[in-house]
Amino acid sequence: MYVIKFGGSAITDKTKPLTYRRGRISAVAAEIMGKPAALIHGAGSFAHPHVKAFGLSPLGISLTKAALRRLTAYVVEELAQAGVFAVPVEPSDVFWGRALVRGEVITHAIKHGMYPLLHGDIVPSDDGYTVISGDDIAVELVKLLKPKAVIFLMDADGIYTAPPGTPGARKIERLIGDVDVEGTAGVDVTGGIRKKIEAGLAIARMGTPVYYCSIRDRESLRAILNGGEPAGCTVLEVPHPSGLPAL
Ligand SMILES: Nc1ncnc2c1ncn2[C@@H]1O[C@H](COP(=O)(O)OP(=O)(O)OP(=O)(O)O)[C@@H](O)[C@H]1O
Ligand SMILES: C=C(C)CCOP(=O)(O)O
Repeated sequence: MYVIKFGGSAITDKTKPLTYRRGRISAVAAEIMGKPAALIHGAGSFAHPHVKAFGLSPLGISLTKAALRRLTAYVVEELAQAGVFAVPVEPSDVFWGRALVRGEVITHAIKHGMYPLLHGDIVPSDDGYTVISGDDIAVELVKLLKPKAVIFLMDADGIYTAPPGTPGARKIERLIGDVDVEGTAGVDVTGGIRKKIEAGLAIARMGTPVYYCSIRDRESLRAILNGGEPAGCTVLEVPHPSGLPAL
């Protein structure tokens, strides 16, 4: 079992609202076909700009969720055309705040040979409604499914010391514990790369390997899904209390 997130930076252009990058998912779907996995897609330019503009007002919630449904439909259709049959699970139906409260909807889909597909969303909570990132959803899926690994597919091919492309930015091949970096691919209301590192740390502390890869790096995805080590990704390790790496 694997948990794979198609990041919003990978499947949308986060600098332009409502811009789906068709073809990104179909280029890697063959690697996923036949492997048990729970899938997540990021919200990208189908929700971050909406939340930024309208907040969690009734209008904002309605418009954001409508746009997310459109993105989910694109993802499900693209996966199906490539032979990966996903069943959308709307997080607002199975989460209360950060907590997954109806995990059986997800395990049911897996038992029936389908790929549950969740996404960053606006979900009910004690305070009314709250935004939950697909990165946080990955943490909850690890608790539920105890996967072999979690793979964050992004536009960038790993975690960099500064936004990729900026002078002096260097790719971190192995991330041991935390690192002080910030950044995003465009409009983002859930914390960008910082949130992704924090979610990864929470996952790695549960003993599950975490990989940050480019969605264009099919070979690395294949290596991970076949139990090997990817050549092109950032691997996150959490230091063991003994001082030695845990992985
Ligand atoms: N230090 C950094 N290391 C790696 N990527 C960075 C860094 N700073 C900025 N980025 C950008 O952030 C993107 C990933 O973060 P982002 O928050 O957009 O994640 P995502 O999961 O792809 O999107 P979403 O949150 O919409 O699902 C990368 O693809 C890259 O363009
Ligand atoms: C902006 C909303 C509603 C969800 C964000 O989810 P993410 O793109 O996975 O961080």
